[in-house]
Amino acid sequence: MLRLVELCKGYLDGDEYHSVLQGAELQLKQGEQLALMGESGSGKSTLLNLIAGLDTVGSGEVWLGDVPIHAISERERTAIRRNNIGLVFQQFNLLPTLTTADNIRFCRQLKGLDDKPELWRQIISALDLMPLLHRYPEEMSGGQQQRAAIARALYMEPQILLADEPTGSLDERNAGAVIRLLVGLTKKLNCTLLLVTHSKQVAEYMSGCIRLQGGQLHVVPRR
Ligand SMILES: Nc1ncnc2c1ncn2[C@@H]1O[C@H](COP(=O)(O)OP(=O)(O)OP(=O)(O)O)[C@@H](O)[C@H]1O
Repeated sequence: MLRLVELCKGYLDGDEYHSVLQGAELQLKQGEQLALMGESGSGKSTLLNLIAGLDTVGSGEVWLGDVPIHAISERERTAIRRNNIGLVFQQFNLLPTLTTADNIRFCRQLKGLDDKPELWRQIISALDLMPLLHRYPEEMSGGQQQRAAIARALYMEPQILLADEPTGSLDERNAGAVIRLLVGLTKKLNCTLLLVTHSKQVAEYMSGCIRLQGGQLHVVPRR
């Protein structure tokens, strides 16, 4: 469902071109769960941004199902993102004027889907968000906002969920619980999961692991 072909991307730093992705290749099946690891600055966020269509490729191809993300207009990319891609990024991007409950409903409503009480209850209870539903983002800690952002992404039932260190603001106990929920619910929803993490422990929960190194993706073999 996700296919990257010879993906390249770089940035101009003054007069100098700095290459980040240099022919990254990947194939992910629907429902597969992959951890993406790599040193700081190796290009993990850059890669997620290209898959989400938030940035344009230097060269190469990004296919989401039969949609060529690399070749469509910004407007089409926005529509694809709204309907098919769940995002949990390092900036949680919760809307400051909405309560947690409304923030979590927001992406599902934007997609035009009705509420799904059973899924709602499952997500809210697993992420322990019940006591926070009436609060605004500024009234919540980083970890609480992160849990709300995860709930919002799951509740829209995306085809693929892209998560950039989704447990970065959580303590170990919460992080374990959140990862188990992410893995469990994405499996249940047959949603593909690509999750950036620096933690080997977190990566173990996924069905596979790849490392971004030297601008290319390498499969990390299981022990
Ligand atoms: N908009 C930009 N303009 C110029 N350089 C950029 C831009 N975005 C990213 N870079 C550079 O590209 C490289 C890869 O950055 P990226 O954020 O993708 O790395 P990362 O692997 O996600 O790092 P981290 O683990 O620290 O979050 C870095 O050297 C970064 O400085």
